[in-house]
Amino acid sequence: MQPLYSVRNLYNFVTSENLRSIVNYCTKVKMSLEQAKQVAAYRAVDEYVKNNSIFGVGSGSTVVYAVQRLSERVETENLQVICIPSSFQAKQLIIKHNLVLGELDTNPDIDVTIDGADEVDNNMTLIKGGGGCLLQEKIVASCSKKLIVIADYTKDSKKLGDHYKKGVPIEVIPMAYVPIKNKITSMFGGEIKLRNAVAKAGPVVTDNGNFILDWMFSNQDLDWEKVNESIKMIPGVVETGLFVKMCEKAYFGQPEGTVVERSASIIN
Ligand SMILES: O=C(CO)[C@H](O)[C@H](O)COP(=O)(O)O
Repeated sequence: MQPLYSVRNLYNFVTSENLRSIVNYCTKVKMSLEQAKQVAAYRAVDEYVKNNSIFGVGSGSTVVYAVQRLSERVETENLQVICIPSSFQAKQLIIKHNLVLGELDTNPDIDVTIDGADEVDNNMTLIKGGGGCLLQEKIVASCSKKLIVIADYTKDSKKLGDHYKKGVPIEVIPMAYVPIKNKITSMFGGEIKLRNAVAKAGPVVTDNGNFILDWMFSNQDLDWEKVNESIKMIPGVVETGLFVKMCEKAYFGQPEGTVVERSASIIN
């Protein structure tokens, strides 16, 4: 008997007609995600970036739209803004758009940072670090009067783990990754994977020369502030991707082009 999902059956199913609809569907979803990222980013930059200010530039694909919008505004409104990068990627974006590149040595007090997130829960706790830049992102955010998140609708969750299934990224010193892994799972359960590189054999090495562990937690009702503190106490842990009580506002772009806002003041 032929198995139901044999290659031949699959081949018969994927006619050129329904292949076209599958491709069209995927393109539409991708476009609506990109549009959602863009509207959120544009709204945040328009509302928060002011003339003569210091601006923290987050990392990831949504931030690309924020930098794009800032460069349009710098050109049309002649804004004077110094940009502080939160990663190698952010630095390259600032340079590419001919914006003024600053650093924390000379500008340690940032007016506002706009950054992406992998997930935002009801209490405005964030998971960040899907792109591996969590350490510098947290440093830049911690030097900012305001941290504003820009994201598409898929990042908006009631509880951490509702949508984002890759877990909490944790940046660690390479020699300590195994003991850290064991300590976290024995304290809080779940499963931990060393993040592997895609176009290189072996692990991802961060902008700071460290490794990343992705912790797939099994309990969604943990006290994230305490979890963050406990994990940070483990020798060899450099930083976690849990951003607790740091974010003032989140903008979630919607598939039809509108933006949903959530503020920390409403929740806390
Ligand atoms: O924390 C990050 C990188 O370390 C990013 O901000 C986060 O992964 C969201 O990225 P994107 O905007 O591409 O969805």
